[in-house]
Amino acid sequence: MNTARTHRPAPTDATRPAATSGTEAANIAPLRVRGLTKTYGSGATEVRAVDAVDLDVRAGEVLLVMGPSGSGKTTLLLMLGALLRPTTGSILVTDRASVRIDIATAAERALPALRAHSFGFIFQDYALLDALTATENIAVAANIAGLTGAPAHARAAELLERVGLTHRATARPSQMSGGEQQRVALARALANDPPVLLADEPTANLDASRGRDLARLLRTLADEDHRSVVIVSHDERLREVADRVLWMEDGAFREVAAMVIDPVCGMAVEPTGPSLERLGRTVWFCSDGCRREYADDPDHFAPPRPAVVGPGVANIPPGGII
Ligand SMILES: Nc1ncnc2c1ncn2[C@@H]1O[C@H](COP(=O)(O)OP(=O)(O)OP(=O)(O)O)[C@@H](O)[C@H]1O
Repeated sequence: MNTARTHRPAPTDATRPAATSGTEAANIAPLRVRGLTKTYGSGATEVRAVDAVDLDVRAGEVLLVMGPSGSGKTTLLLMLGALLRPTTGSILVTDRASVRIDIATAAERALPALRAHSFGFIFQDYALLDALTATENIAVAANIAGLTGAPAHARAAELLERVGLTHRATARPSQMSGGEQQRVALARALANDPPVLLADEPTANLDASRGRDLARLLRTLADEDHRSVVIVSHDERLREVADRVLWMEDGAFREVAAMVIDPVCGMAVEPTGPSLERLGRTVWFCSDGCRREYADDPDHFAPPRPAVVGPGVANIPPGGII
């Protein structure tokens, strides 16, 4: 059971306001989260999935949230997108007109419009409608955002071109590869021109090169449109495109300065679990499975390293962030 924990990380740069640049509007964090908590169940079955999280998401940044299974990542993402009510805390959303609203306390009837205008969602299973073509899938999302008829189809065509799929406009999802489907899903998520894109394991079903393509596309959308992209994932490839990587564990962001990388699966782990000695050093693993895999063929893996920032990751403040 996941319950309230004693560990309380020091405030990190996760909550530091966006750097000053450009117009005042550009300085307003599109998402500002304070004291966000979600508790499922009650009494003996209570699970505190997200525990007093503070977070500012900056305009134009790609923020990657990683962490072990069950650490609260999806719960956090669902709350950020107004798909799940928090137990306590606030989620201030600033739209493109600089109007700010707390979705944690907004009236239920206000939430559909908020979702339709402020967020684009991408899921690992694409969630496309197979009865519809690629164009129609995107046009439907445009309809929900208030665009109908020819303008909705024009928007769909423009977005398909953006994700490099003009030639698949009339294909149905079942006629497309996983990578193509995910790009259609991304185009659909952009139909309402949202300031914030929320992605839950967007590359989980994609092979290495398609996963990398999608990651680069997400980076481009942040750079060119000044859109914020929040990704929850286990996928190490996404680090390459992230401005910040936050580590979530037991519902809270953790300090990871003392953590090390499991050389088999690439996860950041505390140096307290399974380990073995190699060449005079202790190598740590997330599980006995990874330890066994390493022990069978240690030369196959990179040498052990601390959980520091990887190449290509910029603007990483010290502490709490890997
Ligand atoms: N609807 C629910 N009812 C009760 N408990 C839930 C519910 N959804 C999630 N939980 C619990 O909340 C905790 C966080 O779950 P969550 O799915 O947010 O984690 P996660 O980090 O996204 O996991 P994964 O990486 O496996 O997707 C887990 O202990 C999970 O069992």
